[in-house]
Amino acid sequence: AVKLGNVTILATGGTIAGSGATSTTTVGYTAATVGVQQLIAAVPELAKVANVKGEQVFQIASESMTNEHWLTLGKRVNALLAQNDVDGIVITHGTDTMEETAYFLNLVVKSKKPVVLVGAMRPSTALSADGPINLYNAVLLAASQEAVGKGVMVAMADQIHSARDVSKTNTSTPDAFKTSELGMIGYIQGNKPFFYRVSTRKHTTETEFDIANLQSLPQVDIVYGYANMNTVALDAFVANGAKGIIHAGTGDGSVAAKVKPGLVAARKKGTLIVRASRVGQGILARNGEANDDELDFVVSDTLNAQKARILLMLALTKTNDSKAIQRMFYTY
Ligand SMILES: NC(=O)C[C@H](N)C(=O)O
Repeated sequence: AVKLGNVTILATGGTIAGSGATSTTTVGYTAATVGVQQLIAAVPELAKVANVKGEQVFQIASESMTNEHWLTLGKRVNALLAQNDVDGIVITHGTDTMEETAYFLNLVVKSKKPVVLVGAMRPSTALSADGPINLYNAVLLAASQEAVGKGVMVAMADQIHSARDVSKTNTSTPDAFKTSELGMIGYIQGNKPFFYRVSTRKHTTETEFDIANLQSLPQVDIVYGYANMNTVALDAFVANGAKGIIHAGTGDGSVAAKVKPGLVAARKKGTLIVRASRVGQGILARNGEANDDELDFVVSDTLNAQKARILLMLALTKTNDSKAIQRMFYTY
């Protein structure tokens, strides 16, 4: 008989644990109502691919995820993976901020063992609920040798995505998760993972970040760019004590003439400024739409604004030096 791996499922809530009034309720349902033991019981097939244990870490919709939740989750993941009797971890999670939690863990997990985030676009009570098959795939992936050393992954709709590059790209369809241009890293088919590529960026055991002694993360906020942009949000975030601002600019991170003086003033006062883009694909060119060398701004490379926020928070736990932080944006 094949020896099965030991996988711990850390449940945090989301639609995968959601329930609706009827079997055709796919919007207007309640997230985070079903407990982890019930999620496991709904998929008896899990026992064929791993020895599964469940732990309820939170029970929330993922739009309410906070930095504090991330620190708690990251510490729990590291503690479990340090145990010899844990081979991999699956985190059930709401899909709205799944890409953020995945990228945070990709930067702070201190193990090569697989960590897989999974969710559902349809509540557990729906016709063709996607939660059970997604959970099954995530558990078999977390128990597999092939997944070791691949960094934190997202398993949705029979696809494997790397945490750094995946995004939720649809409000409601089951195929919402995509790694649009850089490409997903594999498939799960016929009870097996198949990998085709990996990211060249450093992750997990290769990063310089350590959350073991952190109780909080620095305040970093996102300012969204648009025509006729108002300066009020930026000014309010800075007045509120933001240590960093992600400017999710138009196009290649361009900054409206009206907004630029506020960013420059904030930087002079010590706030780190990262130029990112609202576009969703492509490299944010350094010294392109702004003279970053002269203004002492950082660029996000290919990270979207919500992921740039996570890297900047962790970077600020190590340094305030913009050059060192720019290096991190080209490394992770
Ligand atoms: N599909 C979902 O999981 C959406 C839900 N609002 C959540 O992120 O928790």
